[in-house]
Amino acid sequence: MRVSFTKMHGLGNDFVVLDAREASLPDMTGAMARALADRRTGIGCDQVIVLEPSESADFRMRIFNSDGSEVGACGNASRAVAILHGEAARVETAGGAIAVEPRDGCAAVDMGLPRFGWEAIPLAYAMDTGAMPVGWGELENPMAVNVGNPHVVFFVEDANAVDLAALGSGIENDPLFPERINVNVASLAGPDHLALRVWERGAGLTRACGTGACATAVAAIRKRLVTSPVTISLPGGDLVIEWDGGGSGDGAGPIRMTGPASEAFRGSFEWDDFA
Ligand SMILES: N[C@@H](CCC[C@H](N)C(=O)O)C(=O)O
Repeated sequence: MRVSFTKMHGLGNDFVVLDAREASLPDMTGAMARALADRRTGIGCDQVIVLEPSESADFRMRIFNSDGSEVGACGNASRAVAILHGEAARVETAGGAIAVEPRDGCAAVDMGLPRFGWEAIPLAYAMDTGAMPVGWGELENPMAVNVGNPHVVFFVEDANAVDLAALGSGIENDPLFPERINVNVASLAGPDHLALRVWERGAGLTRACGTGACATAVAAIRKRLVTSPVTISLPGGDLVIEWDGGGSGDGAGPIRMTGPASEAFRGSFEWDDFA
């Protein structure tokens, strides 16, 4: 069976998008996603995205990391899919419903409410997710936020000076995180401006992570380092995150992310070559 795909990216975080909303496809498996994401095969990406019909929203977006794990949220892919869809839509994801709206090469996404409880991250045992008494090498006392997927955020003097390639995998796979974790390292770059690098669960270092930007902005607002809106500068470019932290810092509303995404090329492949 020959299957068409669209290669897209958001700030250099790249996706193979398969559209099964009208013509159905065989079910995507972790092994198939891993094969499609493998850059040695000539396609390759950080995440494989499958669009399917939904009973509760305009369509459903399934997200597979390059290691084949299926996960709940992907901020950059949400903007890419908004641009591919071409109009405002409600999208069902495993991490909850989101609302996407394309705007001239950019897209705005309502990512839903952040969660801060240790069970919601999830962590293996109870602790204050606003000041976690744990550390790995030079990285200590992170905050944890679930924005449809789990994140820890470390605030450091200089995010670019941290050897995230060496530390990322150990933190991602630490038993403290029963579903593994996305690892964010951020530093203050100016008033309401943060620099961010991300080690993604199931994908490693990427040029940008939209949910990482959301989690980091929310953590920084909770910590009263910045106020909304916050510009997050990633290696691949900038995102703007808005969130009303409310008086308690526990959040009065959904996270809104705005930033660019674009189509790179279209192609097709033989399903059985990757299955
Ligand atoms: N690149 C994404 C996040 C993809 C999923 C993440 N690696 C996870 O395992 O939760 C983004 O832009 O948010």
